[in-house]
Amino acid sequence: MLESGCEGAGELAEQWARVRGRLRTEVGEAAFRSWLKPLTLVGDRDGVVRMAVPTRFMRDWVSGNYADRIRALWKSENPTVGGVEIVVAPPAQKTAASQDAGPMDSDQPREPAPNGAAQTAPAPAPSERAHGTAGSAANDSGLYETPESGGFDDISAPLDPRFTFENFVVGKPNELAYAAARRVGEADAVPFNPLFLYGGVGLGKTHLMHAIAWHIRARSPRKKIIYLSAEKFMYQFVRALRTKNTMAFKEQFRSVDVLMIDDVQFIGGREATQEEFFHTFNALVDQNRQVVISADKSPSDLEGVEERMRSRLGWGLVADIHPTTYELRLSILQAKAEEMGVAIPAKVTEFLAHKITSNVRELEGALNRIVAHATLVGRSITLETTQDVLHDVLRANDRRVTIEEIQKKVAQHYNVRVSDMSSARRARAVARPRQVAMYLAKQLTARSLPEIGRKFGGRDHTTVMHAVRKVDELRATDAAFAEDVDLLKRMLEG
Ligand SMILES: Nc1ncnc2c1ncn2[C@@H]1O[C@H](COP(=O)(O)OP(=O)(O)OP(=O)(O)O)[C@@H](O)[C@H]1O
Repeated sequence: MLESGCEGAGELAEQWARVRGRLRTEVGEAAFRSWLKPLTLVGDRDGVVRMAVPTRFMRDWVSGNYADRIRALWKSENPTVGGVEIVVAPPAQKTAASQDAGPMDSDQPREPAPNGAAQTAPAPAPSERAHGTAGSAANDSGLYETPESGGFDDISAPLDPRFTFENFVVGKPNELAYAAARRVGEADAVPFNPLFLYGGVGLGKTHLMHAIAWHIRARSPRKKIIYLSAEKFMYQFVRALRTKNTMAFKEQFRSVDVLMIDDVQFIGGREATQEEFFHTFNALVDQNRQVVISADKSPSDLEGVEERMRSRLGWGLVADIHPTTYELRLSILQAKAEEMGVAIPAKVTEFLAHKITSNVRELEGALNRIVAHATLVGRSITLETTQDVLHDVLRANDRRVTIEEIQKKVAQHYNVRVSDMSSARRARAVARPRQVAMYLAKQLTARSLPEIGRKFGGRDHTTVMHAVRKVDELRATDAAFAEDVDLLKRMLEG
């Protein structure tokens, strides 16, 4: 219930909704969201309208910068209003008063702090403030930040519910990054700061960051976590500069328990943002708050990033995610197929794991496509339909291995000279490895038969065709030979 003197509560709330609307138009969306959106109506008494904000810092700012305007707007709505008072209400109380939508978004007036003692409540310290119950309530809905945080909800990106530790398939290429991420998610004290995850596109950096956040959220729902891309960080900063709200910006970032910045390579070359990022980073690390960073390169290789920043980024634990191996790709496919509840023949998963070597995102995309296709046309998944549906992706992935690499690997394996791949020698000891290399060139690259022939000492395309047939025949009749060739193939595919 609103503490209401001269006005009915409903009427006051309606007036407040109009005041808010006009404030929003006057100050602009950015400033409104940062400063005025968190304001909630408590009530009025003796001609003074009382509104609450969640922190003392915010109260000072709003009182110093907007009080006159707020008073004037109130007066124009209701001439009996003689003044306004901005008070601090701790987040829990404010939640009761406002939940996530401000009165403007609602037809109903909201409950004030239960004991009506909002104005006497001390302003909590930044980290305490971060721990309000409103935070947990908001985060239960899957959104990442809290309505009481004065713009946090605007800053942190939502988390993908699929990106958990349980859904992350661990293999040699990512085991260090996974172990480090788990440690950060599970540890009570900050284990290393920052955790710097790096690796190529689509290899699971974002997945691991979200998994850390989910895990911390589950263990300590009151912790304030911000996850966002470096680009969004820059955008927020530039916006804060433009609207002269850098204080709010700093306050928001420096009061978190865990800060996660994805794709930090994009921060390179932008000095003012880098500077701000550096200060934010230092402030958090100094306060022993966990920082997690991801990038496509190691700290020392980040281009356009100042030396002091690069060195600081490498102070904690630097964990890289390597390109996937065949085994990891196969496990990921099997796990995803199971998750989707579809039966996929082993032949198909093996084929995909062999062929789609670029990254996990593409692998997932390929799987989704074949499953969608099979569902649509109502037929089961076979190797043929897979090849058909994915011909474009498969071709793009084929270009990874060069014929030269194949020749080198095969020569090494059979202990012959690389030059024998192009020589005219016909002895079985060199002719067979040459045929295997031709076969693999056909399998692993997008080169045509004549092109392959040319690379093998200018041989005719029929010779290559013969080699491919011969190797196929031998594979079918000689298990040891087949195993040999498969091993080579796997090694070449990385
Ligand atoms: N080991 C893994 N197990 C399960 N899924 C994975 C694994 N690695 C990556 N993925 C999946 O692959 C997709 C791409 O991963 P993610 O977005 O985390 O990549 P990234 O490294 O952040 O890429 P970018 O550099 O483009 O941001 C996601 O759907 C993710 O769930």
